Amino acid sequence: MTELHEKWLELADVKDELAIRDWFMGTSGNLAIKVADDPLEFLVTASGKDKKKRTNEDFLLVDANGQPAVETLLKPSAETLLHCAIYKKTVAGCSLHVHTVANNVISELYGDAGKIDFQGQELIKAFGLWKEDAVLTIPIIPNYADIPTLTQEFEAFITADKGAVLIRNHGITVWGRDGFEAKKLLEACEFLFQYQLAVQLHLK
Ligand SMILES: CSCCC(=O)C(=O)COP(=O)(O)O
Ligand SMILES: [Zn+2]
Repeated sequence: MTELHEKWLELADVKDELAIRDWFMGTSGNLAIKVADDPLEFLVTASGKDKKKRTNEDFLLVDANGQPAVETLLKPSAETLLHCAIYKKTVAGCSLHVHTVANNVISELYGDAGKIDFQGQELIKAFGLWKEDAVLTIPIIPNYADIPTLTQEFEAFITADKGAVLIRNHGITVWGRDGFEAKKLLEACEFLFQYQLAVQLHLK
Protein backbone atom coordinates (compact mmCIF):
# COMPACT_ATOMS: atom_id res chain seq x y z
CA MET A 1 0.00 0.00 0.00
CA THR A 2 1.36 3.47 -0.84
CA GLU A 3 1.75 6.19 1.82
CA LEU A 4 -0.97 8.17 0.05
CA HIS A 5 -3.39 5.24 0.16
CA GLU A 6 -2.61 4.56 3.82
CA LYS A 7 -3.26 8.19 4.77
CA TRP A 8 -6.44 8.23 2.67
CA LEU A 9 -7.80 5.24 4.61
CA GLU A 10 -6.75 6.74 7.96
CA LEU A 11 -8.61 9.98 7.21
CA ALA A 12 -11.62 8.15 5.74
CA ASP A 13 -11.92 6.11 8.96
CA VAL A 14 -11.76 9.25 11.11
CA LYS A 15 -14.38 10.87 8.87
CA ASP A 16 -16.71 7.89 9.26
CA GLU A 17 -16.37 7.99 13.05
CA LEU A 18 -17.12 11.71 13.22
CA ALA A 19 -20.05 11.21 10.83
CA ILE A 20 -21.54 8.62 13.21
CA ARG A 21 -21.58 11.39 15.85
CA ASP A 22 -23.40 13.64 13.36
CA TRP A 23 -20.64 16.24 13.42
CA PHE A 24 -20.94 17.18 9.71
CA MET A 25 -24.33 18.87 9.72
CA GLY A 26 -25.25 20.66 6.51
CA THR A 27 -21.96 19.58 4.81
CA SER A 28 -20.02 21.54 7.45
CA GLY A 29 -16.56 20.50 8.59
CA ASN A 30 -13.30 19.64 6.89
CA LEU A 31 -10.49 17.22 7.61
CA ALA A 32 -6.85 16.95 6.57
CA ILE A 33 -3.96 14.53 6.92
CA LYS A 34 -0.33 15.12 6.03
CA VAL A 35 1.16 12.86 3.38
CA ALA A 36 4.63 14.39 2.79
CA ASP A 37 6.84 16.97 4.47
CA ASP A 38 9.18 18.17 1.78
CA PRO A 39 7.50 19.48 -0.21
CA LEU A 40 4.45 19.65 2.03
CA GLU A 41 1.49 17.74 0.66
CA PHE A 42 -1.68 16.77 2.47
CA LEU A 43 -5.07 15.27 1.77
CA VAL A 44 -8.00 17.56 2.49
CA THR A 45 -11.74 17.05 2.16
CA ALA A 46 -13.32 18.24 -1.07
CA SER A 47 -15.48 21.33 -0.53
CA GLY A 48 -19.21 21.15 -0.04
CA LYS A 49 -19.53 17.35 0.02
CA ASP A 50 -21.84 15.36 2.22
CA LYS A 51 -19.16 14.16 4.62
CA LYS A 52 -21.39 11.40 5.96
CA LYS A 53 -20.91 9.48 2.71
CA ARG A 54 -17.73 7.54 1.86
CA THR A 55 -16.70 7.99 -1.78
CA ASN A 56 -13.58 7.99 -3.97
CA GLU A 57 -13.89 11.75 -4.28
CA ASP A 58 -13.88 12.62 -0.58
CA PHE A 59 -10.30 13.95 -0.50
CA LEU A 60 -7.78 15.55 -2.80
CA LEU A 61 -4.06 16.11 -2.46
CA VAL A 62 -2.99 19.75 -2.02
CA ASP A 63 0.31 21.59 -1.68
CA ALA A 64 1.64 24.05 0.91
CA ASN A 65 -0.54 26.80 -0.58
CA GLY A 66 -3.66 24.69 -0.46
CA GLN A 67 -3.70 24.26 -4.23
CA PRO A 68 -4.40 20.86 -5.84
CA ALA A 69 -1.12 18.95 -6.21
CA VAL A 70 -2.53 16.84 -9.05
CA GLU A 71 -5.01 17.56 -11.81
CA THR A 72 -8.54 17.19 -10.45
CA LEU A 73 -12.03 18.58 -10.85
CA LEU A 74 -12.43 18.55 -7.07
CA LYS A 75 -12.27 21.80 -5.10
CA PRO A 76 -10.30 21.81 -1.85
CA SER A 77 -12.19 22.77 1.31
CA ALA A 78 -12.88 26.51 1.50
CA GLU A 79 -10.95 26.43 4.81
CA THR A 80 -7.85 24.64 3.50
CA LEU A 81 -5.61 27.59 4.41
CA LEU A 82 -6.21 26.88 8.11
CA HIS A 83 -4.88 23.36 7.63
CA CYS A 84 -1.91 24.75 5.64
CA ALA A 85 -1.04 27.03 8.56
CA ILE A 86 -1.02 24.08 10.99
CA TYR A 87 1.30 21.94 8.87
CA LYS A 88 3.64 24.87 8.21
CA LYS A 89 4.02 25.73 11.91
CA THR A 90 4.00 22.30 13.58
CA VAL A 91 4.89 18.66 13.08
CA ALA A 92 1.20 17.73 13.36
CA GLY A 93 0.04 14.98 11.01
CA CYS A 94 -3.73 15.48 11.13
CA SER A 95 -6.11 18.42 11.57
CA LEU A 96 -9.88 18.27 12.02
CA HIS A 97 -12.57 20.94 11.90
CA VAL A 98 -16.19 20.36 12.95
CA HIS A 99 -19.23 22.43 13.80
CA THR A 100 -21.28 21.23 16.78
CA VAL A 101 -24.03 22.96 18.72
CA ALA A 102 -21.96 22.75 21.92
CA ASN A 103 -18.80 24.23 20.39
CA ASN A 104 -20.82 27.05 18.81
CA VAL A 105 -22.69 27.91 22.03
CA ILE A 106 -19.47 27.88 24.06
CA SER A 107 -17.76 30.08 21.46
CA GLU A 108 -20.58 32.61 21.76
CA LEU A 109 -20.77 32.55 25.58
CA TYR A 110 -16.99 33.00 25.98
CA GLY A 111 -16.26 34.83 22.70
CA ASP A 112 -15.89 38.27 24.30
CA ALA A 113 -13.28 36.86 26.69
CA GLY A 114 -11.40 35.41 23.69
CA LYS A 115 -10.86 32.07 25.45
CA ILE A 116 -12.28 29.41 27.69
CA ASP A 117 -10.25 27.81 30.50
CA PHE A 118 -10.73 24.31 31.89
CA GLN A 119 -9.20 23.31 35.22
CA GLY A 120 -9.75 20.31 37.45
CA GLN A 121 -11.23 18.32 34.59
CA GLU A 122 -9.90 14.83 33.92
CA LEU A 123 -10.21 15.16 30.15
CA ILE A 124 -7.67 17.98 29.86
CA LYS A 125 -5.16 15.12 30.15
CA ALA A 126 -5.93 14.44 26.47
CA PHE A 127 -3.82 17.55 25.81
CA GLY A 128 -0.94 16.20 27.92
CA LEU A 129 -1.90 18.28 30.97
CA TRP A 130 -1.43 15.89 33.88
CA LYS A 131 -0.77 18.21 36.84
CA GLU A 132 -3.57 18.79 39.36
CA ASP A 133 -3.57 22.58 38.88
CA ALA A 134 -3.07 22.48 35.09
CA VAL A 135 -5.27 24.71 32.95
CA LEU A 136 -6.36 24.02 29.39
CA THR A 137 -6.97 27.28 27.55
CA ILE A 138 -8.84 27.13 24.27
CA PRO A 139 -8.62 30.42 22.34
CA ILE A 140 -11.72 31.81 20.62
CA ILE A 141 -11.21 33.91 17.49
CA PRO A 142 -13.71 35.98 15.46
CA ASN A 143 -15.28 34.29 12.47
CA TYR A 144 -13.85 36.38 9.64
CA ALA A 145 -15.53 35.52 6.34
CA ASP A 146 -12.31 36.24 4.49
CA ILE A 147 -10.30 33.03 4.90
CA PRO A 148 -6.82 34.60 4.60
CA THR A 149 -7.82 37.04 7.39
CA LEU A 150 -9.23 34.18 9.46
CA THR A 151 -6.04 32.21 8.88
CA GLN A 152 -3.88 35.14 9.99
CA GLU A 153 -5.83 35.40 13.25
CA PHE A 154 -5.77 31.61 13.68
CA GLU A 155 -2.01 31.30 13.09
CA ALA A 156 -1.18 33.26 16.22
CA PHE A 157 -2.67 30.42 18.30
CA ILE A 158 -0.77 27.59 16.65
CA THR A 159 1.81 27.43 19.40
CA ALA A 160 2.27 23.67 19.90
CA ASP A 161 2.23 20.43 17.96
CA LYS A 162 -1.21 19.66 19.31
CA GLY A 163 -3.93 22.16 20.02
CA ALA A 164 -7.44 23.49 19.55
CA VAL A 165 -8.93 26.82 18.51
CA LEU A 166 -12.59 27.79 18.53
CA ILE A 167 -13.93 30.05 15.79
CA ARG A 168 -16.84 32.06 17.16
CA ASN A 169 -20.24 30.80 16.03
CA HIS A 170 -18.53 28.61 13.50
CA GLY A 171 -16.71 25.58 14.89
CA ILE A 172 -13.48 24.15 16.25
CA THR A 173 -10.21 23.17 14.64
CA VAL A 174 -7.88 20.72 16.39
CA TRP A 175 -4.57 19.20 15.35
CA GLY A 176 -2.39 16.38 16.59
CA ARG A 177 0.27 13.86 15.70
CA ASP A 178 -2.05 11.62 13.67
CA GLY A 179 -5.72 10.82 13.11
CA PHE A 180 -6.00 9.03 16.45
CA GLU A 181 -4.63 11.95 18.46
CA ALA A 182 -6.56 14.63 16.57
CA LYS A 183 -9.82 12.71 17.04
CA LYS A 184 -9.05 12.23 20.74
CA LEU A 185 -8.58 15.99 21.18
CA LEU A 186 -11.78 16.75 19.29
CA GLU A 187 -13.75 14.35 21.48
CA ALA A 188 -12.16 15.70 24.66
CA CYS A 189 -13.10 19.27 23.67
CA GLU A 190 -16.66 18.27 22.87
CA PHE A 191 -16.95 16.52 26.26
CA LEU A 192 -15.63 19.62 28.06
CA PHE A 193 -17.98 21.93 26.15
CA GLN A 194 -21.03 19.77 26.84
CA TYR A 195 -20.03 19.47 30.50
CA GLN A 196 -19.64 23.26 30.81
CA LEU A 197 -23.03 23.90 29.23
CA ALA A 198 -24.70 21.31 31.47
CA VAL A 199 -23.15 22.89 34.59
CA GLN A 200 -24.22 26.38 33.55
CA LEU A 201 -27.77 25.18 32.90
CA HIS A 202 -27.84 23.49 36.29
CA LEU A 203 -26.63 26.64 38.08
CA LYS A 204 -29.44 28.76 36.62
C1 LIG B 1 -22.14 24.75 4.97
S1 LIG B 1 -20.78 24.80 6.05
C2 LIG B 1 -19.96 26.34 5.67
C3 LIG B 1 -18.50 26.21 5.34
C4 LIG B 1 -17.76 25.63 6.50
O1 LIG B 1 -17.65 26.28 7.54
C5 LIG B 1 -17.22 24.30 6.48
O2 LIG B 1 -16.65 23.84 7.46
C6 LIG B 1 -17.28 23.44 5.26
O3 LIG B 1 -16.67 24.01 4.16
P1 LIG B 1 -15.97 23.06 3.08
O4 LIG B 1 -15.59 23.98 1.96
O5 LIG B 1 -14.80 22.44 3.75
O6 LIG B 1 -16.97 22.01 2.68
ZN1 LIG C 1 -16.28 25.40 9.01
